[in-house]
Amino acid sequence: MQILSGESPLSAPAAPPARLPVSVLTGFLGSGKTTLLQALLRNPAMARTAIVINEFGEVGLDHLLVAKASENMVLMDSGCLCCTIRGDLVDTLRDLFLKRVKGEIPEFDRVVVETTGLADPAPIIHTLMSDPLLAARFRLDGVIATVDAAHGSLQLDRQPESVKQAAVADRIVLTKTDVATPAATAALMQRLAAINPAAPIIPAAHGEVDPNRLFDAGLYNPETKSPDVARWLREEAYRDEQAKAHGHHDHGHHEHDHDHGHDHSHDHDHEHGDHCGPDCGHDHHHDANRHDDHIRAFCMVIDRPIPWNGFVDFMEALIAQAGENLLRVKGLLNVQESELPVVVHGVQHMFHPPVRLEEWPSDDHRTKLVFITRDLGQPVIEPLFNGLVWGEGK
Ligand SMILES: Nc1nc2c(ncn2[C@@H]2O[C@H](COP(=O)(O)OP(=O)(O)OP(=O)(O)O)[C@@H](O)[C@H]2O)c(=O)[nH]1
Repeated sequence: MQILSGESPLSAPAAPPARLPVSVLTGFLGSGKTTLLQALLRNPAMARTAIVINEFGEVGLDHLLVAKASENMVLMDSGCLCCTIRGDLVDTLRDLFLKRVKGEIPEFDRVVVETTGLADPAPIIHTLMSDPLLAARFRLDGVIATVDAAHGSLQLDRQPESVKQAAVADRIVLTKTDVATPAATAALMQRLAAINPAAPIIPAAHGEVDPNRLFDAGLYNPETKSPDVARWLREEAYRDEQAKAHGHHDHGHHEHDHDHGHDHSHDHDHEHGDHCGPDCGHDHHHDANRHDDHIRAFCMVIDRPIPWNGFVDFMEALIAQAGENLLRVKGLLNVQESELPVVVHGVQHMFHPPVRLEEWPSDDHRTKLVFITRDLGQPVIEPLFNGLVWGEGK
């Protein structure tokens, strides 16, 4: 983990919020990304937005629609954005930035990158985080995923990409609610909340959504220009979802890092269809191959300040062992070396540089780490944390 190691949170300045926000718009094939984008671009609040799309798939249609809506559009001219042309994304964003500086295109203060329906959003996030020039000029604002209210359930059943898109999202737009039954919409919302407890789920018909509900999903509140950790981390959503999965019994076991041996989070490493315990939290009335059963979303709360180097060791070990399955990690850390809190944020193998905040967001000074993972539960992660951070079990 090249980014976290060697960086002490004591020397890391708070990241300036001045960089241009980039939102990644993802969602399964035909789930309504273009329709959403079209509707958004009709909104005057979106006038200063550059759109990056690619020509993969429904080429002419996407091109035509976006070209009509935005002058400062850059069309990617080859292949799939995520897998084969990340370099193009770097070039495209650099080019956009340069043209903006030179006055060759209208000023813009936001970028939306639309992915193809089968795309994995993680490589795009990586591109934004890892290219030094891009990282200096752009920042990830958030991932917006469209999920089709009418067909989303089937897609989640059958398409692991659609589960991953929903799992890594900061905002989920439930599209086509005009054609889905209220019962199907409600069931899908429940299912999405279990996959990704912290992402607000916004129902929409024909892409009509208030842009304020989709953008500015990052750490910085654009109005106050200061970090808004509670809004960004939403750790309480994970705990609510965990409580729900346990039949509303709050054992308090996620509150204490010392509470091992008391495992209620039930890491289902078995194939689905194996015998679960009576209180396993699984919904047993579903298709046997649901991909979302591989997704875990949980929060660890740690009472005492943690040694920064121990935390780095832990994250490095976790990434080395299972980085691909760490879909999203966010944390507010109380580290021994600093009175001030440190924010960390990672997607799979990549971590943002840690950010030291100038003050605690509330009186609660406990460390909070939220995880969205695939086939990697709290019973695996917690002992690794305790071993590498506290030296337990050595
Ligand atoms: N009734 C209804 N139809 C919708 C809605 N959103 C999208 N559609 C229709 O669904 C189809 C696919 O929508 P698109 O916006 O092209 O979806 P997309 O995700 O961009 O599709 P790809 O780029 O092919 O992955 C189109 O025929 C849209 O008109 C909606 O809210 N309600």
